[in-house]
Amino acid sequence: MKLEVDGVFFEVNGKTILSDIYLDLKVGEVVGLLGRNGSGKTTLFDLIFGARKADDMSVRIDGRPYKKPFKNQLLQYLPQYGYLPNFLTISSAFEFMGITYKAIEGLSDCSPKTKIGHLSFGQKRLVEIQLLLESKSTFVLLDEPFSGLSPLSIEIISAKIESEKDKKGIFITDHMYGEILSISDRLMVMESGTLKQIEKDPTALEFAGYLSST
Ligand SMILES: Nc1ncnc2c1ncn2[C@@H]1O[C@H](COP(=O)(O)OP(=O)(O)OP(=O)(O)O)[C@@H](O)[C@H]1O
Repeated sequence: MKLEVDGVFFEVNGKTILSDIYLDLKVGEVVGLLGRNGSGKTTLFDLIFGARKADDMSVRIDGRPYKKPFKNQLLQYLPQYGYLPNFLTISSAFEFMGITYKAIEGLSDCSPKTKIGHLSFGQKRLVEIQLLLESKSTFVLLDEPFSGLSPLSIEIISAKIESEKDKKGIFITDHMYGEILSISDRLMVMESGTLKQIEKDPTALEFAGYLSST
């Protein structure tokens, strides 16, 4: 299956934030997105998911247009600031997502009855990411999944992405660019409000203005 996004146009108070964007994402691949602070990565994720409304945009899956692909369990989104309500327990969060409970990796000292609101930021993130990767959704958007995670938790999540990607298409952004380079099959950079595909190496990132040249 293939998700395609194009014709994106989004402005705020007369200032163009995103324009001329084309993205395709196939099941079986991880596409990494890098870009400077404020370049528009979160805005693009919000628009694709439907959390914010674009001035213009087309989202298609296998050529069929979708206004709200999350409604058909085709698309899930990890927003930067999380999505699980604090009153849920870990086990009821599985129910909330329509999946059978199983232990969360990296969360050894919590029971299924522990409330989401009683977890640390990183622990909550571990639950939220693993739930999305276990979900039936074909496409997953991950906004800064590694932010706030310890090195061991980053290893757990990277391994999980690797093991789930044959069933999903994953679009991921994070400023831990070393991780993004190693888990992505393709790399995009957001620059001047548009997306460009670039080579997966630091020189290309310097050239794109994301890394400073040494
Ligand atoms: N509602 C809004 N009002 C004003 N400006 C906005 C609004 N939403 C987004 N912007 C602007 O859009 C630009 C893109 O923001 P966005 O959060 O998408 O960037 P980002 O690439 O995700 O940044 P970061 O890496 O820091 O998370 C920023 O310049 C931001 O100020």
